[in-house]
Amino acid sequence: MNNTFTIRDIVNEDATASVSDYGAHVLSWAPAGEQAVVWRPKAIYLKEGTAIRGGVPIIFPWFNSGFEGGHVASKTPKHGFARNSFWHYDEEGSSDVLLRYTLDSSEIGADILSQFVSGPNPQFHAVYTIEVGRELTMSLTVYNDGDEPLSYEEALHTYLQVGDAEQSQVCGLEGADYLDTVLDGDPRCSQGDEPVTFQGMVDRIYYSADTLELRDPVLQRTIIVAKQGAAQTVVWNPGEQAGNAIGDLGDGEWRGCVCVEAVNNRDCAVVVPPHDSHTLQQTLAVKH
Ligand SMILES: O=P(O)(O)OC[C@H]1O[C@H](O)[C@H](O)[C@@H](O)[C@@H]1O
Repeated sequence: MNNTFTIRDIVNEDATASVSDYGAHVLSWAPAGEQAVVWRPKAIYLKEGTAIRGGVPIIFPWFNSGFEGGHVASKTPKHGFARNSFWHYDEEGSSDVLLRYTLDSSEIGADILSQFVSGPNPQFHAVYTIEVGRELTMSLTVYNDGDEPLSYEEALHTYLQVGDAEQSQVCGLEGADYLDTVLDGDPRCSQGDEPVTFQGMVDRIYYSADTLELRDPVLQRTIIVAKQGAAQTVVWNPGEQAGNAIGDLGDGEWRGCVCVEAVNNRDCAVVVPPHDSHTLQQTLAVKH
C-alpha cells in the first residue's frame, strides 16, 4: 500500500471535486456554477490513524463504537478502520468523471478484524467508486470472499454545506421512527409532521431510506440526497457547544454543515452471504 497523503483534484465540464486516497475520502464537490455542496472545514488535518473532518468519511465496518448483542459495544477505532486506511487508487479504472478505490481485508490488522460481529477472520474486499458530475454518486460495494456470512455496519457520512445550520431544514423524514442518540438510552421516537431542524445537537438514526431535501434559505438552494442499499439515515449536527469543542474545527464552523448519512447500523447491520456482495450508494444533486 502507498502510505502517502495524495489528494486528487477532479475538474470536468460538469463539476469539480477533490478526493484523498487516505480514507478514499471525498473532500469536496461542487457542480459547475454552484458553491460547494460537499463541505470541508477551513483546515484539513492529515495524520495517519486519525479521521479527516468534513467531506464524506466512509464508516465501515462499525458505526460509532459498534453494536453487539443488542447493546452499544466498545470497538476501536471509532467508526471503523475504512476512514483511517490508505485505499488503493485504481488508475486504470478511473477517469476525470469516475474514481475507483479498493481495500482488502488482508491489509487490516488481526486485532482490528477480530472485532467483527460475524467472526474474527473475515475475508472481504471493498470497491468504492465516486462519479463526479452534476450529480455526485458514491458507491461502496463489499464482497464477502469468505465461506461464512459477513456482518458489518456502514455509512457514507456526508457533510453538506449550508449557509447556517440553524436555518436549515431536512424534509422527507416526516412520520419516520428514529433513535435519538442525544438522549440517555437512545429512545425510539417518531418524527412529527415537521421537517428536522437544528437548534442544539441533533444526532438521530432514522428508520427511513427515502430521498430527502436539505432546504437552505441562506444559500437559496436545496440539496437532494438519494440513497440505495441503506435501511437508515443518520442526521447529525453537533450544535454550538459541542461543535466549538471539536478540535479540528474552528469556532463557529459547525454552523456551515449538516450531515445526512446513508446508513446500515445496529438492528439494520448488513449480512452478506458467502461469495456475495452488498452495495451502499448515495447520490447528491442541487435544485433551486
Ligand atoms: O467525530 P466523528 O468521529 O467523525 O463522529 C461524528 C458523528 O458521526 C455520526 O454522525 C454519529 O451519529 C455521531 O454520533 C458522531 O458524533
